[in-house]
Amino acid sequence: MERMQAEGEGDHLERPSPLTDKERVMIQDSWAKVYQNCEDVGVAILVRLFVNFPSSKQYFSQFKNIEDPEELERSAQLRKHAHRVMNALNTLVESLDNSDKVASVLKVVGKAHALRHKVEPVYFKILSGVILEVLGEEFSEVVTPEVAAAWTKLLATVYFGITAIYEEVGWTKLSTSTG
Ligand code: HEM
Repeated sequence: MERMQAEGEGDHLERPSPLTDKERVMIQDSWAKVYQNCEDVGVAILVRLFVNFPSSKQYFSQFKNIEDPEELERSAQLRKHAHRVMNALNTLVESLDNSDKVASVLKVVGKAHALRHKVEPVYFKILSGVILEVLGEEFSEVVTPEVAAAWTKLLATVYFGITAIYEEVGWTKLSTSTG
């Protein structure tokens, strides 16, 4: 079975330090390149998530039993979710200097996934890792180690914000913190 907790240990949910101005600029500059290929990149990220972590498909009625990557890639439900993820990321990147806006996006996304879709929060962490991996591979000329570090920080902030919302709405199965 797939391993979901790459680090092995439970989560230590510390709020990452705020992004510096330099980190914000690095994220926004690199995102501009990524977002030009929004659709392809979004689909590549989600296909990789579902191929490498098949249990993450359980929440998607239309492709939970599909294994073939090419068939996954054609799924309308997958493509729609890819679009939504990329759009939300775009809003976050555009709003890095507006913490209220960032908080409100995370609240909407966190609530929908906790209450409506009942997605285990660990999948947000797994998705963050996949995003970093795909950006690093497909945009290696812009995603230097320094840029990757800035993205790591942003995605950790997103994950922290999402788990805070999960706690706020009373999510009890914080599956990563057992043991
Ligand atoms: C940054 C991460 C993510 C963002 C921004 C995001 C965004 C969205 C948005 C905007 C929607 C539609 C809103 C709604 O239903 O109220 C949605 C639906 C959904 N999301 Fe996510 N999502 C993310 C991660 C995930 C993850 C990790 C999973 C599960 C592995 C997931 C599973 C779902 C499911 C099952 C739906 C409903 C799909 C449907 O009805 O066709 N999402 N997501």
